[in-house]
Amino acid sequence: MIELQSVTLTYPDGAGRLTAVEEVSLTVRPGTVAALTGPSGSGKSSVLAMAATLLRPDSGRVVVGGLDATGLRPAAAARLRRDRVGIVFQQSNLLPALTAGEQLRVMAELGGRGSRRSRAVAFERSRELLAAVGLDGLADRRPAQLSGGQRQRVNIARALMNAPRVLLVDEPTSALDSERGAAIVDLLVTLARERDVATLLVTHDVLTLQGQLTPADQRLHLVDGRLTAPVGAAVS
Ligand SMILES: Nc1ncnc2c1ncn2[C@@H]1O[C@H](COP(=O)(O)OP(=O)(O)OP(=O)(O)O)[C@@H](O)[C@H]1O
Repeated sequence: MIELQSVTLTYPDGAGRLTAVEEVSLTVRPGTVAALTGPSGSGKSSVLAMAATLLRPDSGRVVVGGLDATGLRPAAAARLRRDRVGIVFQQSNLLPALTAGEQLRVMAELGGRGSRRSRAVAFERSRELLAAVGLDGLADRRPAQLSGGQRQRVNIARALMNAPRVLLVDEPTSALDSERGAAIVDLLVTLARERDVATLLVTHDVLTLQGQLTPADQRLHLVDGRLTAPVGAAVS
């Protein structure tokens, strides 16, 4: 579960401060998706960065999997991200030299040198995850040998490698056409449910969400840093 409790975030702006996010509260429960929409500059990425503990709010609290992350020192926040949070960025930031399978296995080794046994477990898990995102048989491809949609699927599988409680996704469909974008949103909703992950999904594309969220999921809308009721908020 991820909770933002009345978080406010400001950035330096000339002599003053610009309020990018103002008293936003949200809760995403395990196995559900909260889709966060809003116009450009409304504060979506800032909300995600606070949820990821990459930015600290000026006020309010960020609780990740029951742990208050608000005041953590950088090293502790990095550990929390490694163990509990999966992040999918807007641009696919895969390493060009690594195969799809290796991109995932690198994540398992971030915590230190793995034993032969743990490497075997990571290998199995990478294969299972690549299959779960629809890339069965493509584990040995490098990013240049994959389509944009396939690269985004590798990103999602990689973010799930350490079995996070929380998945944070920034504009996963921006580089894709609407059909491929809708397939990625479908995949995220399915993975959230099957793996019991609390998923916060930022998108400016309301259309790709239609018909894909379930009654357990939420639609949230930001305007000028504040949450407002989205048009047609009820998911049915
Ligand atoms: N590092 C920064 N320094 C100063 N102002 C910033 C910084 N990052 C974002 N802002 C401002 O904070 C506000 C919210 O930005 P944010 O990137 O969170 O919006 P967004 O909804 O994600 O936008 P987009 O859809 O265009 O990515 C904007 O007014 C933006 O100009």
